[in-house]
Amino acid sequence: MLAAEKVHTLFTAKSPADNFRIAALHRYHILDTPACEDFSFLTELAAKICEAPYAFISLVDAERVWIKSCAGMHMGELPRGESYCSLAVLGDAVTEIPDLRLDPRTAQMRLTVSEPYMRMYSSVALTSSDGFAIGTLCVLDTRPGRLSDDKRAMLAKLARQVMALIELRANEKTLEATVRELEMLATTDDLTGLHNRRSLLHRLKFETARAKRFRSPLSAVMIDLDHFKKINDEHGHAVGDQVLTSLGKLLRENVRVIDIPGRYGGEELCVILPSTPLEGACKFAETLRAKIEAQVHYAGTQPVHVTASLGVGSFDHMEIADAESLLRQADTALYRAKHGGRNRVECGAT
Ligand SMILES: Nc1nc2c(ncn2[C@@H]2O[C@H](COP(=O)(O)OP(=O)(O)OP(=O)(O)O)[C@@H](O)[C@H]2O)c(=O)[nH]1
Repeated sequence: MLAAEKVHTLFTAKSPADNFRIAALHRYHILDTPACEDFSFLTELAAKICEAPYAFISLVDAERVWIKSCAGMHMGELPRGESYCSLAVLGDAVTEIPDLRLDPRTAQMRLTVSEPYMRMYSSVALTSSDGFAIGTLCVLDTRPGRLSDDKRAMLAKLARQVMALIELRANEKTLEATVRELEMLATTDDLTGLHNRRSLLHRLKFETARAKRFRSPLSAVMIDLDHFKKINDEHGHAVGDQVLTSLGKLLRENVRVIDIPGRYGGEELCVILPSTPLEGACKFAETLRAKIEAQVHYAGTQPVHVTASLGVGSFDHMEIADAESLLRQADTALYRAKHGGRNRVECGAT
């Protein structure tokens, strides 16, 4: 017996089983995705093999039936109560309604009583890996009738291909998200949320090559906290870590999107400033120094003040050298700042 010949009441209220089914559908993240040739191909193939003028891949959501792909007509979505597929996901894997006018559940539906006056509906459920019917591959005709056993068997095979494609797309999405997450973990310093040393040096190489190619200036600011050992010794390593975390936040909030803030090592941070000449980089460094000095940290309720010494290295487009010498220049300037009394900015090679 075909599913349509059993009595299924039309969807009216949300049942717990239907909620599980909807949750399974949502796990595929396929709703409202753009049109895709692979799905269109399978839909057109279904129409051709079944010799039906219309075919749909439809996904039955909570309130609507969203059409992933259609052949023979254009349709975006239908209210759930107006869709034959709403019935199909409640029934057996295969649903066939030979004359939609004669079935009380479909006789008054929009597509039955108005253009294109559908008469025959035959579908195979798209079943998720955990056994829920998330939608259908269906064919429709304006003439009443039934599919032959051969055609119905082919429709079932195509439905399995559609489901395999849905699974594949979902797996690709998961994989992309995992790769993004891994990239983030591999390039980010845990404590400060800044680029880690490896990522910073990698980006510096890239920015140096770009500065040479486009003859644009490039600067780097080295930042070293003053007497940081004392903070660790007096207040404990956890407070020291907290200071570094707040400093990371301060840096992230005070650089432009194209700047690259990173943790060079220990309590030494670095910001690469693309397209920035020495003068601009020194102004930036001075602003940063003042903000670091103004930031208050706490060891319990006790306020802790921290200062930093900063060294600026820079190339202009006339004398672009390599990444290492830019950092060396910034490091030499930082050394001068430390020896000049700390909590200060020193700029350039001399
Ligand atoms: N809490 C914490 N401390 C760190 C971390 N990395 C480096 N340090 C500490 O930073 C301190 C750096 O000490 P020093 O190199 O003597 O420099 P300083 O005390 O800042 O003195 P000056 O740089 O000369 O002003 C050491 O005590 C390191 O243990 C970290 O991730 N967390």
